[in-house]
Amino acid sequence: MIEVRNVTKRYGKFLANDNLSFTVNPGEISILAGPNGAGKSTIIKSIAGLLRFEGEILINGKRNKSVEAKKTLGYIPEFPALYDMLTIWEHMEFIGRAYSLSDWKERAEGLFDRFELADKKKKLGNELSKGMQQKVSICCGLLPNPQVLLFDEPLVGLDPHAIKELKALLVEIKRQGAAILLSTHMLDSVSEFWDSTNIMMNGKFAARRTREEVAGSGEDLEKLFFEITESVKEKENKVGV
Ligand SMILES: Nc1ncnc2c1ncn2[C@@H]1O[C@H](COP(=O)(O)OP(=O)(O)OP(=O)(O)O)[C@@H](O)[C@H]1O
Repeated sequence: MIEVRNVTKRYGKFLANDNLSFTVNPGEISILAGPNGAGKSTIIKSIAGLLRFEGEILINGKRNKSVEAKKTLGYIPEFPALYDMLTIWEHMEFIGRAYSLSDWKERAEGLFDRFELADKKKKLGNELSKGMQQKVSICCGLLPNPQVLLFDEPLVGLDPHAIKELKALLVEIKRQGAAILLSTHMLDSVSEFWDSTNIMMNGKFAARRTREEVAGSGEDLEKLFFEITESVKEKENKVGV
């Protein structure tokens, strides 16, 4: 479970996240949508424990920067950052040992098969294409089977097979009870499995919908995105922001 309470993040004087509060429950896939620069990566990085912020973030009831929280948290960043001197199989071994996983080899083999990386085990990260690096980054995040998962734009750059596998994996992980927060611009790609969506604008939430609300009103996520973002922009133009 992710609990974000009154989180504000400034870069210098610039307000990137403005008093955000929200929860992602076990078994929920929550989407963060919003235009470029809205503040999606910033809140994800804050939850991952990579930024200083005002407010409080709890992971399964523990402060997000505590070791207990970090043990249950998986973070797949927007841009893959692999270790230059490790092969991609050594990345799996490193994480397996760091998390003291007894079954890391079987899990890593399974993930590599699903993401078509099995014949690349001996390659170094910088010998791989951007999409392949993204797949390794996803495998790194998923290997410890975390109860809380943060995905920053995970679908960008993946080929159709990898997108299909990742979507299937997300649903499997959700069914196992994980809380998943995923930022994306590809709203049609998440339409089958999202549970809640927050639309961000200028560091704030401009709208929040659950799947039930959207189904009941006949709204569609993409249409809603344009309605919300265009109306906020219109208001800003009127007041000359
Ligand atoms: N390290 C930083 N220093 C200063 N400003 C930053 C920094 N990182 C992000 N920002 C600013 O904070 C705002 C929010 O950025 P963020 O990366 O969170 O947006 P985003 O919604 O993830 O955008 P995108 O959809 O383009 O990935 C932007 O205006 C960005 O320029």
